[in-house]
Amino acid sequence: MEAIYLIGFMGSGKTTVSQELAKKLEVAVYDTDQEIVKLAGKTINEIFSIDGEEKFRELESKVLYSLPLKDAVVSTGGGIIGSEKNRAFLSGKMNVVFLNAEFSIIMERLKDDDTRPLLSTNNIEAAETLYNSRIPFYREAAFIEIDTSCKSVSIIVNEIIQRMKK
Ligand SMILES: Nc1ncnc2c1ncn2[C@@H]1O[C@H](COP(=O)(O)OP(=O)(O)O)[C@@H](O)[C@H]1O
Ligand SMILES: O=C(O)C1=C[C@@H](OP(=O)(O)O)[C@@H](O)[C@H](O)C1
Repeated sequence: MEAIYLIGFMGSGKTTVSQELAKKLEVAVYDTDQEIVKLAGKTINEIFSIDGEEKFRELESKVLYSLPLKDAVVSTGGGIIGSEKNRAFLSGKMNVVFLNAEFSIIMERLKDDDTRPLLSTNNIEAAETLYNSRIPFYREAAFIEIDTSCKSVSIIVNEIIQRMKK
């Protein structure tokens, strides 16, 4: 099976859905953020604050291209579509799924989360601008788009499986 890539904004459910989807498909699951942490030996927050976002993006692309192309579900960081090279890598693939959730629902899901340096919940306007600026890029790279706003993880997993069969 070609690897399945989950893309979408922070809090759209990529990590959560990837784990259940991989279990159902009986394949491996990878999370680019977790692979970056392993590679760098630092947390995402530490990479951003010590090395800067540019270094983070270099590590992100390196990890993306290093992961298996088959029999895997890959949960990607929300900014992975920011680089043209990453978009080109993903756009050529059939199994790229854009998990889209309404901005207000994302902010509710992440209201107590401090692991995302780019999402300062005390600057909602900046976060929404970033969200809106990225939607076209997610759509450019994705083969399937699924709204995760008001659905359970299992419903989303089943919808991905059904949509990929078509
Ligand atoms: N379908 C869903 N419905 C409700 N909450 C969800 C759903 N998917 C994810 N969440 C919750 O939203 C938060 C962010 O989910 P996560 O999988 O980390 O998103 P991402 O990897 O896209 O940043 C977590 O607290 C998670 O439990
Ligand atoms: O949107 C982004 O630029 C980022 C999203 C994060 O991943 P999640 O989408 O899993 O939160 C993580 O890669 C980093 O904080 C940058």
